[in-house]
Amino acid sequence: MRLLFLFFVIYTTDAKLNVDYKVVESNIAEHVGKPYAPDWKDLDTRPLPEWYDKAKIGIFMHWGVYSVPSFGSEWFWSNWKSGDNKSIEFMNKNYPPGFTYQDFAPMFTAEFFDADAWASLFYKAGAKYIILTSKHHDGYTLFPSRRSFSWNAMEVGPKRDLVGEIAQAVRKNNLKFGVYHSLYEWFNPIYLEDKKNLYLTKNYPMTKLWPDLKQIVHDYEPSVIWSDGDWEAFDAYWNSTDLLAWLYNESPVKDEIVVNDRWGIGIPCHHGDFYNCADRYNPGKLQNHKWENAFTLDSKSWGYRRNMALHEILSIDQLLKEVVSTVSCGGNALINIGPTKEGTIAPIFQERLLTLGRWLLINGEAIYGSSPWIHQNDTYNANVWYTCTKQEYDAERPTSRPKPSDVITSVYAVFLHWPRDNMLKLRDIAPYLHTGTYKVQLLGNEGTLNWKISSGVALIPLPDKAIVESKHAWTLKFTQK
Ligand SMILES: C[C@@H]1O[C@@H](Oc2ccc([N+](=O)[O-])cc2)[C@@H](O)[C@H](O)[C@@H]1O
Repeated sequence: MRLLFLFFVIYTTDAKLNVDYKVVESNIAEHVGKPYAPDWKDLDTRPLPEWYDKAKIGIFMHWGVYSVPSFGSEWFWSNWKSGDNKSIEFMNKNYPPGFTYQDFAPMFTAEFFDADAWASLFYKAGAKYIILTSKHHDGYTLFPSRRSFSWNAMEVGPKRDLVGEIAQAVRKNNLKFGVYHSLYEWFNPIYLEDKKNLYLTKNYPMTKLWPDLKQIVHDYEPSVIWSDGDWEAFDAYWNSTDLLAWLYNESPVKDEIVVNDRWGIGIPCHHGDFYNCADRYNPGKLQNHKWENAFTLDSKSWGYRRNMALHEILSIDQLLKEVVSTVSCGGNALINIGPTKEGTIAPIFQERLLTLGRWLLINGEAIYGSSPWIHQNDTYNANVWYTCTKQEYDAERPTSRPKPSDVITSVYAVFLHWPRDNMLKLRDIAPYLHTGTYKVQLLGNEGTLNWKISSGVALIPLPDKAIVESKHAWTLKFTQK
């Protein structure tokens, strides 16, 4: 009761910055003790586990046998077999006749792989969750699948349980661990037979897919299942809703688990805890469902490419722009790197990630745990993206989810270009500043900044750039005095 009263007082005195758009109230209460039915209508009512929305930044890793040829992309095997000229030429030039994709597996040695060193890099990068390819479309598993004989990392290649080692190291650093998992396998004969039967038989999902995924869930208890490779068949073939109902109702990760939207034809962008929609999806507008922008630092490939060129790698400015615009519109940023077959992470990727991490040390309060504000991209200055923070809801009452009508404590404007005349011009914050009760701060620097309004645009003189702590992008914080 006292809390309610406090809420009321703050709400009435601090309502000016409040968002007022409609959301679907979560019906967590309704589902207490009642299992989810295996249909999308019911599965869609599950509230998003809160850790995921707060995390904002994840790191994605594409690692596997394709890291050996390390040519073209992680689609190398399929490209080669479907007649891609560059791949064929590459094989003819560099490998003896008769050399198969499987012959690459023993060369996936991972001799320099140190899970703790990777996890410490991810921690320093400011990521809060890590997604690893437990199995890509080639079917090779990075864990000892009991159904993938001599086509898993324990038996051929590293001779190690890569999923297990990374899961453990990541958790030691207090980061969440999740797995990417491809539903289909290009060349799995059991899958291909179902496909030939127009998916009227389900031998592959019954004998391979779900037993494998359940093994993963039991052995590693992932916080995310990032499903992929769904597009050749409907969810009715994959049995996606049964698996999800099991995950949500009974699995050892039922409270924590978060899944994406790639569960069959027509499902992406419509169902799932969060939506990936297309890869590198970044709509630039506020979305009404939690979403994630998955993108790669190497703009040409998710897996490692030995011949990548510097200009093909996202610059720090491009990286920050993706992160900031994504979070401003309610998304999470999932940043992909491809480790090498030796188990190293290319220094250029390390440099980008560590620069991001240093940026987040100063500007992180505008990102982690933030919410979208009323405005996203400033209508006067397109290099500016807004976020806000809201008063914490009552954690003692799990049904009191944060709502858009909650009290806003601060608004943040992240700007990606330093104005040449040291004068930042913003339109969308101006009506709020106008009331005269706002304090404006530049994150990383002491003191407050002045401002004035001219023709509806806020003019904020910035300090001399030489004394500014942040680099590459900067954040103004607006709080009521
Ligand atoms: C993360 C990526 O996911 C898939 O690629 C896709 C899947 C879906 C779309 N899509 O919906 O636009 C685009 C690329 C994979 O084929 C690819 O190798 C990588 O793992």
